[in-house]
Amino acid sequence: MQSEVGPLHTVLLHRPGNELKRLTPRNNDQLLFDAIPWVDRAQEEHDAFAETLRGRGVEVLLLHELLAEALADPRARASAVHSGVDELKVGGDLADTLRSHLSSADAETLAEMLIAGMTFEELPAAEGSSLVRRMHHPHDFAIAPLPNLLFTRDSSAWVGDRVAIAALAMPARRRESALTDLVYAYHPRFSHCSRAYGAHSAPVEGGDVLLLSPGVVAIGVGERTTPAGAESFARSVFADDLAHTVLAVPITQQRASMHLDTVCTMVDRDAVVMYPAIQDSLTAYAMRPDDGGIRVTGPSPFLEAAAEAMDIDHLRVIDTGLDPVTAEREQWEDGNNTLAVAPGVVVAYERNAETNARLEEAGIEVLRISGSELGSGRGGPRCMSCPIIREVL
Ligand SMILES: NC(=O)NCCC[C@H](N)C(=O)O
Repeated sequence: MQSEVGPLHTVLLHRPGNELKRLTPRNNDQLLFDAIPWVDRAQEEHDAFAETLRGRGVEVLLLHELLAEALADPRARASAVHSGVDELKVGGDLADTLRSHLSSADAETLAEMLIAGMTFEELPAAEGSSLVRRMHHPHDFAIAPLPNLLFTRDSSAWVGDRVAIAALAMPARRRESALTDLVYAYHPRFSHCSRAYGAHSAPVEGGDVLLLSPGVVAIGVGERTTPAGAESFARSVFADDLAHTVLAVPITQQRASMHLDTVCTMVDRDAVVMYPAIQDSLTAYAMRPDDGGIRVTGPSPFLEAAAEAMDIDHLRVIDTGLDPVTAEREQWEDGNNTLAVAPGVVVAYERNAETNARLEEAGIEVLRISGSELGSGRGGPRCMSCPIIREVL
């Protein structure tokens, strides 16, 4: 994987399931959703997203299926059971019961429990008298659900032929990495893939990682990815000879711009769509390998630093020319979060009518999907997809 726009061959998605049914007005903030999605409709929207990709010749892998298949391996089961039980939360006795309950489940049920979570009232009946169980509300989670697994972009990212498992910053998402890690470690399909950058390093999230061109990676540094995360990521890709330049791009530490891909995505070999409000202020620190270490230059304007590293005259920004209010509304609804299936062909939420119209005026083909329910988790087509193989440009 060397770019954001090479013809997309294989992508990892997660069809949302029962984990979304766990969202309530009491927990949605903590679980990083802005509303309570209508689950059946969210699934229909996701199915249509997957069909749009298949219609363009993309092989769609579904995380739940891969996880259940990987769990056929006893080592994967052991690791899954370990990652699913938080002893500090449920206490030693209940942790033992929970582990044996998970261990006795078949692979499909285990995958479901790890993704959808488990409330105290769903625990095996034998633990009825435990203090932890008695003092928790029956609807509290003994295993927290993972509604953000929908956003497969964030827990892993491919650079070249290597996959980086992300260390996710938000507590509600930390367990996602363990499941993704397990799929790559034990699913036969990935038995030959090698790792770049481990999940135990400083936080980097896939939504912050943009492969601008072969050898050039941009990493957003903000609410999720830390400067230390960007630096270790750079060290790892330099060591593996996967990049010659990594641009660390400061982004505002707020929910509207939680990842770099919420404000900027690539739509063609040399073009991005970008939230107009940041276009002139976005900067980048350039990191390059230097005598076994890393040389840092900048900050300089992002578009200039990117063009220089990509060795092109300039990185085009599609001129959306939107008024500030429309631009802010459409940025919030992931108008800039497009997924390219080929150079100049992107998947986008239909609701961002103005941004999409400007993209088309600029010659970009826009494949529209509906996302009224999917979008309640605050992520668009790029966030909901982890490309695994793209053709080399
Ligand atoms: N790359 C992305 O921007 N992913 C969207 C993640 C949304 C999720 N609800 C989160 O807050 O982490």
